[in-house]
Amino acid sequence: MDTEVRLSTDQNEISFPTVPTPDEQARRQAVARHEQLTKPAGSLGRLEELGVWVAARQGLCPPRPFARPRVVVFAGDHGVAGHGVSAYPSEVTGQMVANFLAGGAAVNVLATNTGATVRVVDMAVNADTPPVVSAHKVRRASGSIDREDALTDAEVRAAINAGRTIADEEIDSGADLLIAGDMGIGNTTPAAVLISALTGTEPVAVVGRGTGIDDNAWMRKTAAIRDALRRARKVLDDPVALLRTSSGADIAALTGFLAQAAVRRTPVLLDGVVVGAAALVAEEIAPGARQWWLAGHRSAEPGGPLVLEHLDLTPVLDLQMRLGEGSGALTALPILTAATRVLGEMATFAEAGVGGPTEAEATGPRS
Ligand SMILES: O=C(O)c1ccc[n+]([C@@H]2O[C@H](COP(=O)([O-])O)[C@@H](O)[C@H]2O)c1
Ligand SMILES: Cc1cc2nc[nH]c2cc1C
Repeated sequence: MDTEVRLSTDQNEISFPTVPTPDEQARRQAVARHEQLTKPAGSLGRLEELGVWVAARQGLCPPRPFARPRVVVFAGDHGVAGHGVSAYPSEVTGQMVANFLAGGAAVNVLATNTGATVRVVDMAVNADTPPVVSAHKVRRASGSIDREDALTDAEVRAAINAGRTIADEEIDSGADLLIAGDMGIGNTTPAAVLISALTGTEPVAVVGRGTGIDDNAWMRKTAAIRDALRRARKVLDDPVALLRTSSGADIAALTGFLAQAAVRRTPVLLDGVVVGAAALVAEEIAPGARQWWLAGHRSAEPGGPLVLEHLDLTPVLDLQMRLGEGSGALTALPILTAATRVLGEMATFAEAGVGGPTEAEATGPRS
């Protein structure tokens, strides 16, 4: 039975069906299987937990290595970037989209490294992009959130629904692990606003250096976040309105993508602070969606840890990365694959003829 969570009172409601829970039986079987594998109980540490996590999401024990991990990079420009909050000009967003398509960016290299493939989606790049990426574009650059809404009502709905459609397309094409990435000069400003608003954290504790801003830009960014927060706080109890006023088409699409992946029982590796901000809103729109997400890493941007704490997620890696594009998630993917293969392919004590634990060890540490 699907109980829909309805949002907004407007006519064209955005609503997601109830998020299913991961498979408890597969989780238990995976925990039990780990006890049978030829290693001291618990000796593979977090790797064991990760294997169990995959088994419960696949509903399968032993779990199978991901056959079609798919990265989707949501790109968009932000009006606020015109107010000195980034170390780079907005033109770089469109230029990086071309770089993604040419295969020269970090996301391309890291995806090749792990057997993942990359899709790029232009939601609001302030430049013309090829049809292969622009089919879902809702506008050129989202509004400057310190002084105006990021999007109109129709645009925010179109963006959320685009993210949702893209998740459906990828899952229907066989993706068994989704990786969310972002590209957009200025996008750590709306990310900070969403994180500040939804975690109740003061702007100064959320604002970070983004692409590497200096102290003057940091002060401008903090002021912009503070101004935007005044507008955001008025719609705090309406996630769609929050996205409309305080995000951008790229972040709104990410939100729909993350929520729909959970609805479709498809695991997601989260990336850094921008994907994390969208995840906060997605959890509001589709409660329980976070059960389908694994945090690939802890972003060096201060908002990163705030997101993880709020969603109760433990990152796989902490490499002080702050690139975006899905790079942190992709760096974590080989570890998730290793965890999956260990659980699936190691011999049991019985199969290998290796003696199991003594009675005392079997019952001691955990009882
Ligand atoms: O994902 C992260 O944790 C992250 C942290 C800092 C910067 N970024 C990337 O840098 C861009 C935004 O930085 P900024 O300074 O222009 O707001 C955007 O393209 C993001 O993907 C990403
Ligand atoms: C070059 C460049 C690449 C990026 N990738 C994600 N954000 C980025 C920001 C810049 C500036």
